[in-house]
Amino acid sequence: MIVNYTIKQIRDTISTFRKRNPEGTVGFVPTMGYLHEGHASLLRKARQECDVVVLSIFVNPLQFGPTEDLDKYPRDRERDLALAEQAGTDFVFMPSVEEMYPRPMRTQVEVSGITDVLCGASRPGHFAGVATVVSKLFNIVNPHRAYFGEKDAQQVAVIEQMVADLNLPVAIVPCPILREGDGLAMSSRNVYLSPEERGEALSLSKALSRLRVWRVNEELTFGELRHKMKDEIQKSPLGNVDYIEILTYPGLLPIAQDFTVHDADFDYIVALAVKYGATRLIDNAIVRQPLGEV
Ligand SMILES: Nc1ncnc2c1ncn2[C@@H]1O[C@H](COP(=O)(O)OP(=O)(O)OP(=O)(O)O)[C@@H](O)[C@H]1O
Ligand SMILES: CC(C)(CO)[C@@H](O)C(=O)[O-]
Ligand code: BAL
Repeated sequence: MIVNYTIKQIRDTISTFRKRNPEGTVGFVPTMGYLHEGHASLLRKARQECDVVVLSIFVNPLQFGPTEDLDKYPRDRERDLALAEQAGTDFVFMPSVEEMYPRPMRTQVEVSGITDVLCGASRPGHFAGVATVVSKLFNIVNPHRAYFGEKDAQQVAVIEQMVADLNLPVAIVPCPILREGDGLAMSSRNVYLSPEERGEALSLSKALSRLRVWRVNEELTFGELRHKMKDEIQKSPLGNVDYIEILTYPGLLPIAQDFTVHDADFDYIVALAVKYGATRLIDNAIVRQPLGEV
């Protein structure tokens, strides 16, 4: 595995690969590090589908709000490299902030509309920071395929929109959410949780798993479904709900509250963000038609 710290180095590494393998496909997994099995699942999928796998590890200041956890975001580069190698990574790009942003940025990529809701509403500027850094990373790595987790389902929708709008020559590959044995969605931020918070945080995945049962009720409306979600999550007293929303996916448009869930012939997302102390967790289920698989 080759580890590069500068844009020039990683460009040279990838261009050498391309010269030797003109038909070879480049798979790319962008991350902020502190890798877990969720990240490994993206790397393994890329390994199966591509000839070379590039991982980036960069905690991007542009996507953090002024009161968010940029400084204390967990970092463990040695462990990251070991996990990356095990998952079949070929090249790692690990730039410094100065390398990515040597001067004040006067350009940003903004996707409108779908960034006004969910995490975009709670974290103003977040998705402009994500779209901007992902554009830079795509320009540096020039991948054929890029892998993103559906735990950040709004991020997937934003990147897909950006790629389509700007005709970027990369295929976006959404990957399913990996969970701990008890259901908690894997996330680098789970390390912030106290044992009590960790226990209560299960309410997110529990509420989502009850969806299958609730949806069988032919009378249930989207408004009622949202209330059921809320009741389930509020059973955990330590949790502070940021949002519980049900929207079309990937368009992220509102659905009439009195519309019957059983009659939905469109894909939709049940998206949750709940704070436990200072730790904000997200989770979701995407219901795809016609089978309505969660
Ligand atoms: N549990 C998971 N299952 C599948 N993909 C995941 C999971 N967690 C993160 N990813 C994906 O890994 C990529 C990098 O995410 P990131 O480095 O922010 O990790 P994270 O665990 O989501 O961290 P955070 O705690 O910041 O949310 C993203 O595409 C993200 O959706
Ligand atoms: C895509 C990403 C690496 C951009 O910084 C980040 O938002 C993440 O880890 O999901
Ligand atoms: N996984 C999304 C990155 C963030 O929370 O900033």
